Amino acid sequence: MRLILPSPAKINLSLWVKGKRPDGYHELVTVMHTVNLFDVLSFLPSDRLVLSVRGNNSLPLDRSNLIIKACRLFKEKTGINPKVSIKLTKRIPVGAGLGGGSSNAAATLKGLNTIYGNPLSEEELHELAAKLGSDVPFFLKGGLAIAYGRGEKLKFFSPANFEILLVFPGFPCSTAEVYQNLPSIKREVAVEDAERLIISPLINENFSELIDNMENDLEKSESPCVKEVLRVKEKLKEIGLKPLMSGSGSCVFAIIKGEKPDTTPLKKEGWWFKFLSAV
Ligand SMILES: C[C@@](CO)(OP(=O)(O)O)[C@H](O)COP(=O)(O)OP(=O)(O)OC[C@H]1O[C@@H](n2ccc(N)nc2=O)[C@H](O)[C@@H]1O
Ligand SMILES: Nc1ncnc2c1ncn2[C@@H]1O[C@H](COP(=O)(O)OP(=O)(O)O)[C@@H](O)[C@H]1O
Repeated sequence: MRLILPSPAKINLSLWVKGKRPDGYHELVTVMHTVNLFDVLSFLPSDRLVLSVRGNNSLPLDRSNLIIKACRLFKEKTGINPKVSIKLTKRIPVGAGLGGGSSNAAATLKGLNTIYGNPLSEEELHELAAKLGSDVPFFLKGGLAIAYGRGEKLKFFSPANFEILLVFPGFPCSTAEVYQNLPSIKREVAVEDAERLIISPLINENFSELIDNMENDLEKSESPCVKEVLRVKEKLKEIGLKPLMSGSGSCVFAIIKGEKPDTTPLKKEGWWFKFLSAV
């Protein structure tokens, strides 16, 4: 029997860095929302584990692919050797701060658990997801959440309604490199602050207040990639938007209030862009 699962992208409505942890990760508070830009994973029974990808010919198909990593973790935990052919239709730009790989990993854990009769509890799925990456646990449920710790601790809220313009400038940013080039930042931000500054205006659709409160400390990274992303931000400001880098980049997005802006300057730059909705 074939199982087909959507694998959504996310944006970070804000990301604050509290400091560097002994384990080398950064302590952070961030607000994430999934948007209607999806990869699709299909699972078919097979005599062995096979991964194929459409829509992107540069993704690794070996154990460095987060889908394969998820399969290996599932096998280690359950003893079940996944005999499935997984077809990934890739639409989410890679290395774009949209969590595409993390989303695929979460969809794979959910897909395998469904196929093999739910051997793993929600807690066990979360435990495996947290090993695959800091924002993989969020994608087990998606929607709207405040993530904290290194990003694996979550407080979920009812999904909100808003539109964004998302711009991918055509180059990826490495999450590790962006963090490695981050100056020392010690923001005093707690989950409660994220609720007051972001969740509350979002739920009440006070978009002007929301936009004024949004910030992403990773924009302070000395990474050459982020310097390029800041140029993209300036171009969006020129068309009257108040943009923000998503996660570790390279995508930039802006909340759209009312009428859509003129996107001609973006076309002239040759950038990929889409008007999307929160899901
Ligand atoms: C499952 C893994 C790790 O065991 O595979 P392998 O090691 O087998 O390849 C994956 O790579 C999973 O690696 P991980 O590095 O945790 O992925 P992410 O959570 O996405 O973070 C990427 C990098 O960004 C930085 N990072 C990320 C989150 C955070 N709160 N602080 C950080 O400093 C770290 O340098 C981290 O290494
Ligand atoms: N299934 C996958 N989809 C996307 N990226 C993947 C996948 N498996 C491994 N990767 C690797 O994960 C890294 C980050 O991917 P992605 O999640 O798209 O970026 P970001 O973390 O910026 O949102 C890339 O180096 C990519 O090669």
